Amino acid sequence: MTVNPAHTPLWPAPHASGAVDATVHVPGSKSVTNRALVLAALASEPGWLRRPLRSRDTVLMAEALRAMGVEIEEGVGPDGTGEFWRVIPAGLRGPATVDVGNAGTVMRFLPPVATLADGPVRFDGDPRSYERPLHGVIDALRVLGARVDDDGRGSLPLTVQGGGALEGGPVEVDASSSSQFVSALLLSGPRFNQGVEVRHTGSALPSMPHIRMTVDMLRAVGAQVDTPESGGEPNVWRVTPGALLGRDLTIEPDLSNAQPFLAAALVTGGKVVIPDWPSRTTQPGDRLREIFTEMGGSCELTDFGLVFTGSGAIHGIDVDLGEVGELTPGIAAVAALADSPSTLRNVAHLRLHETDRLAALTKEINELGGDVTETADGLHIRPRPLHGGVFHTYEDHRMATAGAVVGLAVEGVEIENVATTAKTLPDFPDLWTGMLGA
Ligand SMILES: O=C(O)C1=C[C@@H](OP(=O)(O)O)[C@@H](O)[C@H](O)C1
Ligand SMILES: C=C(OP(=O)(O)O)C(=O)O
Repeated sequence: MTVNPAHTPLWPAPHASGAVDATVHVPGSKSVTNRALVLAALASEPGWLRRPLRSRDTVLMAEALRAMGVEIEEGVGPDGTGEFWRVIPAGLRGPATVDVGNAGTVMRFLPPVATLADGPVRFDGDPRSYERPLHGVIDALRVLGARVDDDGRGSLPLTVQGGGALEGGPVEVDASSSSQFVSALLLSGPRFNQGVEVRHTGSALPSMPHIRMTVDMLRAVGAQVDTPESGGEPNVWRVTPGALLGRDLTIEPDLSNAQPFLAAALVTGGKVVIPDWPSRTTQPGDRLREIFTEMGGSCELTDFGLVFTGSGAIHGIDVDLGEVGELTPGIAAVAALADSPSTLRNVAHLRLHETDRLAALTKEINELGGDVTETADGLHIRPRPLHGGVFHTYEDHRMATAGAVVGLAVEGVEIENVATTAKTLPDFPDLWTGMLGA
């Protein structure tokens, strides 16, 4: 958790003068877009992504696939259909170089893809990417027949010596530090000679909705996947080898990126409408309907989207966020403004996200006068009157949006490096001021 002086311009977080009342069109889901790109690249025919997220993480994914020989055309569809990416798969090539930035989805989903390239693929990224866990993917690929050259630490930078194919088969992985280890192996699994059988062996597996998203999206392109939920063994996922279909997929809005806007309705006692909120989804952000209702709001899911209304009251919450860890910063921000304490549990793995999110949230809220303590697996937040000051973001998009939520209720909050929101939501400052009618 270091502050990069190159990224310290301060953005005065707008203070809400009254209840917000806005409709916010939230761009596409990062997690869906990056899975869709990988699956389209591995398919045996071209596919389309409509309304993809265009942000640092997804552009890095697209660039990496292009570096391995996949053609990705970008354009704008007929009225109302928005931008599209057309993905034309090709035999995967090496040598290639991939910049993962600090995108968990790129650093974990692509090494298995690179085993199918016909030469070496070098992976590197931001300094923080060297600290994020990757050993589960590296060790598993070696067991499945790949050659991966790293510095022995089980992390980036590394080179996958693509051999044009991978044997695949059964493998054990401790994915307790990131569900993305499991998703990564499953996504490329249909293209391995024997498919893949992933057995999670560690303590609790976080972010299960993201694994369900992987399974759903694999099935939607024709893969056969057996899961614990479909009658298989607990903690075992099996993907049968086979060709993948090209799809025409419209990407859902990113419900985790909808979080700060919903929080704005909660914090100001206002109303925010998010068009196109899906009626059925694997995105963890869907849990916000329940969590933010318990914290004082109410919501209605209509054919148009989600209508979320704050009551003026903000209540604390005691909640297990293990399945939906990426929602923690936004919930912590609201909890710091609540009328009673909160306990956020089962998110120890957030210490290895974009930054150590538990330490960062504790430090930044406390520096504004808050009373947050880190527990072994989460945060305990006792609301206190807050004051203005600089909210550091540690190159973490969700720290920046969390700081903006606090700033709605507390005058004089300045967000350091709000541009870091470009990881998943480049339009954030404009969407935010637009919501406030500025
Ligand atoms: O697969 C995905 O798209 C994601 C899985 C989760 O990762 P972890 O299981 O590492 O928390 C989540 O936090 C991340 O934002 C996106
Ligand atoms: C943890 C996150 O991202 P990543 O995909 O880089 O793991 C996140 O977006 O909150």
